[in-house]
Amino acid sequence: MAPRPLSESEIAEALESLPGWTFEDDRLIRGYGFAAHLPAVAFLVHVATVQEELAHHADLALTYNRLGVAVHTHSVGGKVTELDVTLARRVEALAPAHGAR
Ligand SMILES: C[C@H](O)[C@H](O)[C@H]1CNC2=NC(N)=NC(=O)C2=N1
Repeated sequence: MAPRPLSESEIAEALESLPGWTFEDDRLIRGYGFAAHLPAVAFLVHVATVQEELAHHADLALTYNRLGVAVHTHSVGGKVTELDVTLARRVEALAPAHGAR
């Protein structure tokens, strides 16, 4: 079934269990910090494998020891859907093992 854009209240409810994530500019967004560059790169690669598994891809912005993650769904005109919430949850679940903060 095609995804549908979530309502503002559905997004707010999803964010209650996604600490550190915000809703900005029609995207779910979070920035992660790492002790150094390579841990940030390793996290990026791990996120990329999950994105391939889900066939859903965030915009990833790597800057030395920081990774910015921003996700929305292109196929519904760039709105937030359940696919974005699922990806955010999967990314969030990976973060502790990578020493992300
Ligand atoms: C065919 C393929 O599944 C689609 O192009 C996927 C790929 N990754 C995607 N990622 C995101 N964020 N939004 C999409 O609509 C999307 N579409």
